[in-house]
Amino acid sequence: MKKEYILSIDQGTTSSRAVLFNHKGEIVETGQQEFQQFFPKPGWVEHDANEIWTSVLACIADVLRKSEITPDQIAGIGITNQRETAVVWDRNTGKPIYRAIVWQSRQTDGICKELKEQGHEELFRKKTGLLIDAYFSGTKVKWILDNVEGAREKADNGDLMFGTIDSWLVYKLSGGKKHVTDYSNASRTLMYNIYDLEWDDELLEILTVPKSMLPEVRQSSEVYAETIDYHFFGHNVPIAGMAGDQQAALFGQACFEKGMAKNTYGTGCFMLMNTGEQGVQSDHGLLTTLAWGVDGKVEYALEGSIFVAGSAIQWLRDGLELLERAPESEALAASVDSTDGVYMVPAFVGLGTPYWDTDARGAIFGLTRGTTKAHFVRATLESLAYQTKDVVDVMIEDAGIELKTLRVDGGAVGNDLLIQFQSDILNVPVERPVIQETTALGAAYLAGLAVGFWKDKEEIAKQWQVQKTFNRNMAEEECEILYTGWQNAVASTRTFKPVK
Ligand SMILES: Nc1ncnc2c1ncn2[C@@H]1O[C@H](COP(=O)(O)OP(=O)(O)O)[C@@H](O)[C@H]1O
Ligand SMILES: O=P(O)(O)OC[C@H](O)CO
Repeated sequence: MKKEYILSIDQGTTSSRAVLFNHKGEIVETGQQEFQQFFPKPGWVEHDANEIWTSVLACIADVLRKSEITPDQIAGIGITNQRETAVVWDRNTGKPIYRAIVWQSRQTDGICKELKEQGHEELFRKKTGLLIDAYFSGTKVKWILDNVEGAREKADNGDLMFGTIDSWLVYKLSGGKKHVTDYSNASRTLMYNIYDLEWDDELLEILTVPKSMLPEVRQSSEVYAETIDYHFFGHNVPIAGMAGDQQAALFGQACFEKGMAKNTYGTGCFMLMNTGEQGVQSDHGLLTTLAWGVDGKVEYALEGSIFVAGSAIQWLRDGLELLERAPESEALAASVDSTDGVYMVPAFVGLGTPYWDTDARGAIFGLTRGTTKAHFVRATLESLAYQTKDVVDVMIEDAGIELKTLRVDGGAVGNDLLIQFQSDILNVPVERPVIQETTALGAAYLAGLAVGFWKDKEEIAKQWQVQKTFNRNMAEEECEILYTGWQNAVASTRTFKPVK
């Protein structure tokens, strides 16, 4: 049977997706399934790794059924995933010993404070390009080993395995045969030296994580394993691409040149700029991260991480019940000309780049008797754009590169009001591509390159097409006034200290 398709698995924070692409990089079919979010304590976020796995299988089955293709028409599978989320499972049974601790979860704040007090911050930064923060996997693994009964002993005996979601899925898809990850995911663990390209013994010792738990680190584009046939209706399909979702989106947006950047508006917002073969160190809380390893060469990116973006809209929907569906936010926000001075700072799990303030919590400012639901919703949408401006300003300074355009993607990017406001506030043309599933597309490209489905990056770059460009449509002075208000709101948010 002719191998006409690449299947991409995009395992996100709120849902899993499977997306089938053809040779033109067009979407042929998609399947999607949400799964349960656990919030066991304030600030904690967990997932059931088994439910993640079954949701992925359900999405694949859905895509195969709807597209009416057979698995032997799939040339390769690419996997992309919510990053940092940590799964620890038993080597003998293959079963997780605790729920997956999600990247957003703050349950290791205490461990991070201790590590900082012990003066380790600079060491971690120099070796991993990251900060000591509960966001990254390392302290999550330590927490599981310290808090799950019997875990430490099992780990010391070599009976436990750790993986980010990519590792977990390859392990499951390969029938427990492979324990691997790629450079981009390894670079988010706080345990991987991004310059020496190896797990770092010194950091592992500080985190008390045994090396035997860790996966083998491979390139982002190569054949790692084949699926076992009973998951794929009698076929073994090569798993040939793997990258963390934000790096995959950078690849899917064809940001292959130094200085090219994308911003993804999903649960959080993640802006990445390609810095080529050099890792750029930031003075303003940007992360230095591995973009990918392809053809034996690794490339780096600078990243600004915003923890709460689309999830603030979800909160309007589920927490406050102001909306029935997230896209309704656009019409509601457009029903007023402005927020009338209302600012919403969605610091629900602290603030990421550039503040890295773990204690900050969400706040709303400027309420008057005239404030309506529409102002509230608009202020929440605008907070995504303001947070992005906070990141862009420091990125331009640290990278020393002028941002010519910003390519955007992610679930919230269909919201024209948001993207127009983004361009207004940044004064940079914002480009929305035809294929907005760039995360899935990036993983498909990585897999397709490994199996010869696509020839090279040049062929891929030619497939990228803009659907709409947004240019500034607001007076400069007004933008400055609005942004100053935002900065004041963030400063006030950070001075509020709850009684513990
Ligand atoms: N039209 C919209 N306007 C604003 N936010 C939206 C819109 N559509 C979806 N969202 C938000 O986008 C997020 C989903 O994006 P997605 O990229 O699927 O997230 P993830 O990959 O993190 O699971 C949700 O948090 C949702 O609230
Ligand atoms: O699930 P997403 O798309 O919000 O991405 C989560 C990020 O990978 C966290 O670093």
